[in-house]
Amino acid sequence: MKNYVSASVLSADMLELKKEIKKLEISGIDMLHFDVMDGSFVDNITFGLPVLQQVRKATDMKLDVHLMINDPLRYASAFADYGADMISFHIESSSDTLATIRKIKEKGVKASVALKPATSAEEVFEFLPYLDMVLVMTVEPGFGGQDFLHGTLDKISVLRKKINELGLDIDIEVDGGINAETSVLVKRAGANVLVSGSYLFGAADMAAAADIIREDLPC
Ligand SMILES: O=C(CO)[C@H](O)[C@H](O)COP(=O)(O)O
Ligand SMILES: [Fe+2]
Repeated sequence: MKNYVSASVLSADMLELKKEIKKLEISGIDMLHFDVMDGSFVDNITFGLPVLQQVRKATDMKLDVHLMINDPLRYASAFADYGADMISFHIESSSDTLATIRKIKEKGVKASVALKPATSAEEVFEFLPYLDMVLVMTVEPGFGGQDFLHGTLDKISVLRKKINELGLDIDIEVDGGINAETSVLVKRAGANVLVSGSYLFGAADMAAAADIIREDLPC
């Protein structure tokens, strides 16, 4: 499977967001990861629909929206209308997971279910035939710059095995604490979409840092 890097703008300079987006483009980043937090599902508040609308106008990059909010069914269509190319929502806060997936897909947007570190892979099995991607959180959602949780690696392997058994073509995205070292571990376990915030934005050479985490594993 092809690997992709999705840059989390949570680590960007918000007052220079347009310049930061240009830097992502020039650095050959595959997707822009947009973390929406509501101060209720997680203990942090970030940005929402009006900012997404501006970002949509500023770039043709794929916009990878990660909803860390309560009641995703209520807001999923709006995030699709405001320019998301793919939307991940948390199974832990979803009242009707299949209905939320359908709302996203009927807008022509890719649908993904996100799992907190304590949520097992099995929770998402019944939804796999309807999904384009599964997002495995490799830190507790809420903040950038946290340390990778190694206990999430088994979950990635279990999910990739199940996806292969079912003969499906589903990306596994990982989010939190991804860097040169942890990217090797998650790719080995079966992930192929790697979100990175602090590592990419903290790198002296963003393009080189992205190449490192995107790189295929030696056979
Ligand atoms: O969803 C998130 C936090 O809830 C962020 O996408 C994630 O933390 C990325 O930041 P970093 O690479 O610095 O860990
Ligand atoms: Fe995220």
